[in-house]
Amino acid sequence: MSLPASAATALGLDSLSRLADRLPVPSYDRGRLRHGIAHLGVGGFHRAHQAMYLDALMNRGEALDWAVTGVGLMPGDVAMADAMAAQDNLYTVVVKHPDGSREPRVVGAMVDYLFAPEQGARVLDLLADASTRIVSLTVTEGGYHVHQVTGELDPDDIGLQRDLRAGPGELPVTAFGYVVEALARRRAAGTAPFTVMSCDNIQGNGHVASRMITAFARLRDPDLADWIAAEVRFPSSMVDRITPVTTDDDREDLAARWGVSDAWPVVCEPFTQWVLEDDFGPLGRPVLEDVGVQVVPDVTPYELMKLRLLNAGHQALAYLGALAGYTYAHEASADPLFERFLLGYMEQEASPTLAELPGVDLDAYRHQLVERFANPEVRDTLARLCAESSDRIPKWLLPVVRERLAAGGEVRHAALVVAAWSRYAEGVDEQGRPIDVVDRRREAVLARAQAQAQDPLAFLRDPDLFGALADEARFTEPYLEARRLLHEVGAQETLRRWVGSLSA
Ligand SMILES: NC(=O)c1ccc[n+]([C@@H]2O[C@H](COP(=O)([O-])OP(=O)(O)OC[C@H]3O[C@@H](n4cnc5c(N)ncnc54)[C@H](O)[C@@H]3O)[C@@H](O)[C@H]2O)c1
Ligand SMILES: O=P(O)(O)OC[C@@H](O)[C@@H](O)[C@H](O)[C@H](O)CO
Repeated sequence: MSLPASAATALGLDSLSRLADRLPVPSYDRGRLRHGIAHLGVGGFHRAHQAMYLDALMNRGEALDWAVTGVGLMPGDVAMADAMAAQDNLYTVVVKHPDGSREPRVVGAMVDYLFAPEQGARVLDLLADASTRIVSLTVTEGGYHVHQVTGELDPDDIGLQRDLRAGPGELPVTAFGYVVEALARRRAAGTAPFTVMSCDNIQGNGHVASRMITAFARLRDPDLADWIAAEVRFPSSMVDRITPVTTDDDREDLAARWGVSDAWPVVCEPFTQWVLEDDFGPLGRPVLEDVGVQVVPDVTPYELMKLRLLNAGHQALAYLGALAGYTYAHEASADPLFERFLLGYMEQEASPTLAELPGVDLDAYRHQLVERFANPEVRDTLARLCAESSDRIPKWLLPVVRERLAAGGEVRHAALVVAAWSRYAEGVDEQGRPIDVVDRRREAVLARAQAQAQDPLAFLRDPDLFGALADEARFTEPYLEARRLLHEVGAQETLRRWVGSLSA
């Protein structure tokens, strides 16, 4: 079937039975769903991952009282609010297989969506209500307000300062502001606390959420902080599914192939994994293991494996790939030079820092990652992977560098990755075209990248990002060599020489 987009059926409760002839739709009665989870930061990933697992449970007749209410905190989330309101919070997930086949499915696990900048009072009422048993988060790395150097709560964070100064009746602006105010109300009312479940790509995401939220609460009220520390559970999790930004092509493809008009479908790769720490509060959790979630006592080794291989691996592709003129992750991954470099980083530098995991074949995992990155259908952009590097490189790649240096190991791959970031941050590509550097520390990053013309180590001399790495000759030597080559011969040739010298 191929339809013009205008002939497609608008997604919504009224059209579900008609759409059922074309693609799987929820088999459960959505009228029976009951709110149980408030999710803050409903982007592509939550909808392709956590909500998809819950939908799978609901399709088995389970977890009907664990439906999600989405919450958008940022002004830009108004677009998601509008899209979800127009289609009864239903949306389509399209799994894209590397052979070009696609598996669409309508997901119905979200029952409501609240846009906090306009509906903040309702958000607080909901979070404070006993029906909210889990508050889950995908608010990006930046949403945890961690100071890059101290690793503690950033006391100068503007949003947090604003929430601390909020007068009676004023609504919070940050996720932490909402969570802590809601917990304060629950404590005052004698309502058991919800569990806070972080699903962001942060090492020890539950522990980080716990430390930061408790520290923020302490600035407000030390007794409340003590209560949170004692009563609230913060399970950590390793979450994995490559979910690119939805494009108009994705919307049109859905309309043309399946006749579904969806304002905001989500597309993703077939692979999905969720390893979750079994550390929930008195209000319980859905039986996620029934749909393939690995519920374990300690997720640390799984998280390290994923963040240091997959996410740092993405960084190894991103800047070099963008400088070499590629647009998509799969284009760079399909280039044999990039593949060798990626595998080299994973095998020689990241993997020696990882613990053995029973039942996990690291070599197979690495090769599977290369295959996943090379899926040509997913069309994940290098621009998505190049964004917010200040949050990503220090959290995923630099821990590998530090551990390798401490163990007397080589860090030449990682040095080239950081050199490529510093070259990318100069803001002009190899053809002289401007690069749009997306980073919440953009001004500082650009300034240091440009200062390298005078001081070749200027980029590394940002202690907030790199600590004392500029004083570590075993890192700076390959870094400077990589920078010189990137300028003299460009990314592709640098990579060719690097890969050659590494295997020589
Ligand atoms: N996309 C993926 O492949 C993927 C895979 C695994 C994990 N994740 C995790 O999920 C996060 C979100 O990814 P996504 O693809 O859904 O992104 P997205 O851009 O589609 O959505 C991000 C959501 O987070 C909100 N947000 C951003 N900064 C915030 C802040 N400071 N406070 C509160 N809300 C904030 C946005 O408003 C939006 O609702 C990632 O940062 C990562 O930690 C993503
Ligand atoms: O989403 P971020 O910013 O944490 O990281 C960018 C990508 O590396 C990431 O989204 C991966 O695609 C994802 O972690 C795969 O599970």
